Amino acid sequence: MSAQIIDGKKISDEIREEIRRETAALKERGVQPGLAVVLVGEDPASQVYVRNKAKACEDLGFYSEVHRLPAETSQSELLGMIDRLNRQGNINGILVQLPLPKHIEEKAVIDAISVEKDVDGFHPVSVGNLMIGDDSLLPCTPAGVIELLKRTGQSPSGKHAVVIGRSNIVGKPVSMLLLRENATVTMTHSRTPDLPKVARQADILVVAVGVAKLVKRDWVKPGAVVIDVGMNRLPDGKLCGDVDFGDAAEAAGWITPVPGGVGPMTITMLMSNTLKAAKRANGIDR
Ligand SMILES: Nc1nc2c(c(=O)[nH]1)N[C@@H](CN(C=O)c1ccc(C(=O)N[C@@H](CCC(=O)O)C(=O)O)cc1)CN2
Repeated sequence: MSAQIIDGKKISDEIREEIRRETAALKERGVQPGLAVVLVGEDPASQVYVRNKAKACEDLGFYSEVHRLPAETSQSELLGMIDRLNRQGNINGILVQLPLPKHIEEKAVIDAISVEKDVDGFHPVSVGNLMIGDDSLLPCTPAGVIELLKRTGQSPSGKHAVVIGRSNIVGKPVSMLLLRENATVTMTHSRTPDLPKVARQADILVVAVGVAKLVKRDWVKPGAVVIDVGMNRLPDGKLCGDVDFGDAAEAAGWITPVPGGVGPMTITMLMSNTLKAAKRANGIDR
């Protein structure tokens, strides 16, 4: 293997230390960031993520509330809870853990969260702000990808970035963020002809398609930065990304592992957004 590994856990720990320090200073001014996390149902992976979010809040000195609702909760009950949290003064960020049970319309729930408290960056106004370059709360995983690049000294500016995948949660927003960082961006998807050939043109290759080990060594330009946003559970229970790590690392200059790459950044960027929302709510600039 020739590639250098981008250690998402280490970078995430560094950012958390910065947030911890800033939170302590904020508390001396009487401001404590507050996050509400809402979980509907008993999805085992979601339960772990929600627990980790509450732990991160405790560790950084945030106030937090976790609302665990039964799977049968109706959409109007959930919207009622969001309405209460929107009006709650000690809550700066509201996160509804996804996926939601099938009988609840995800869009209606996201739309109901007040934009100022939209720490997931999924609200249509936050998405619009991202498009026009306004300073809104950014979606956590895409923001984490940009932080990983910057903090490893791999600035996107002037580079050709190829994004594989066009989801609303990762592919589209990460493309906009790379563009904002002055990369030339190519967005690709399942109907792109000769995907390996397009991927091979990338200085920065971001993969978020949900297909285990799709990207092989011959998809990667020698020396390129490969960012794997995929998280796939194999039949043996192990996690793997959308990139065949061992193979692609033979060609890449830098590469993120799964686990331990982009994943740890998601919750850290959520904490960063909550801190930012708390400062804004209290008229404190970053
Ligand atoms: N409202 C939201 N729901 C969901 C989001 C989100 O950003 N907002 N993202 C995912 C789940 N998620 C956070 O909620 C999340 C996923 C993965 C990780 C992570 O740290 N992954 C580790 C591996 C963890 C493991 O071993 O299972 C890694 O990749 O190293 C954190 C958060 C869907 N829902």
